Amino acid sequence: MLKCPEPIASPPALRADGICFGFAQRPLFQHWSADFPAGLVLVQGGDGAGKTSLLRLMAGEWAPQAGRMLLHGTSATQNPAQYRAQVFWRDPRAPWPQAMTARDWAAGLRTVHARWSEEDWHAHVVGWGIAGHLHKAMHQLSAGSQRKVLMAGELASGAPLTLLDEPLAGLDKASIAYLLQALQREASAPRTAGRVLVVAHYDALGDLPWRHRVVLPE
Ligand SMILES: Nc1ncnc2c1ncn2[C@@H]1O[C@H](COP(=O)(O)OP(=O)(O)OP(=O)(O)O)[C@@H](O)[C@H]1O
Repeated sequence: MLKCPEPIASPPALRADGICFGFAQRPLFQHWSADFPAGLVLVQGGDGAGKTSLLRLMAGEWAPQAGRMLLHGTSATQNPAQYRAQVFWRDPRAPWPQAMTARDWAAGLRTVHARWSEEDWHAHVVGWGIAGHLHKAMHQLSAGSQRKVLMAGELASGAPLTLLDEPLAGLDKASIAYLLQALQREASAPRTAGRVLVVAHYDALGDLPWRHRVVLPE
C-alpha cells in the first residue's frame, strides 16, 4: 500500500487529497495524499502495482472510495464535467470504434480540447511517420501504429492533465526516441502553462526531467 510522500514547496497543479481506493482483494491507496507540480510526472511500478488504477483516478474516470482529486483547484468529485474537460485520458487497450479512422478521431479531439494544436499534431504525425495511416480504420492498424496515433493526439491536445499509460508498448527504437524527445520538449517548453503530463511506466524511463515520481510498491 502506498504511503504519503514529503510535501512539495511550489503550489500543486494536481493534488491527491486523502485518497482511499482498492478492490476487495487488493487495497491500493489508503488515505494517500500527494501534490504534483506542472511538468512531467512519472508513475512507476511493476505489473499490477496500480498504475492504470491511479491514472483512472487522476482522470476522474473512477471515483475514490474516500478523498478527492483536485486539478488547478477543481474537484473531480464535485465538478466532474469541469474537471474532465481539462483531462486527456484514453485507455490504450480500449477498442477503437469500428471504421473510425485516425483522421476522424483527430477531428473529434479538435472540438473537445480547447488547447488543441494543429501544428503539434502534424509535427507528431511526421515525427512518428504515421501520415500514411491517417485514412485507415484505427482497429486495422498495428498495435504500435495505434499507440503512435494515440500519443500524437494526447500530446497535441494541450490538455492541462494528460495521462499516458505505458507509452512504450509496441514501439520500435526510433519511435521511442521520438517520444522521449517530445516529452523532453514538453518539459522544457510546455505549450499549455501549468500542464501536468503523467506517464505510467514500469521503470525510470530515460533521463527525463521528472518533476515528481510516484513509485508504487509491488
Ligand atoms: N476492475 C478490477 N477489479 C478487480 N481488481 C482489479 C480491477 N482492475 C485492476 N484490478 C487489480 O488491481 C491491481 C492494480 O491493477 P492496475 O491495472 O491498476 O495495475 P498496473 O500497475 O496498471 O498493472 P499492469 O501494467 O499489469 O496493467 C491488480 O492487482 C489488478 O488485478
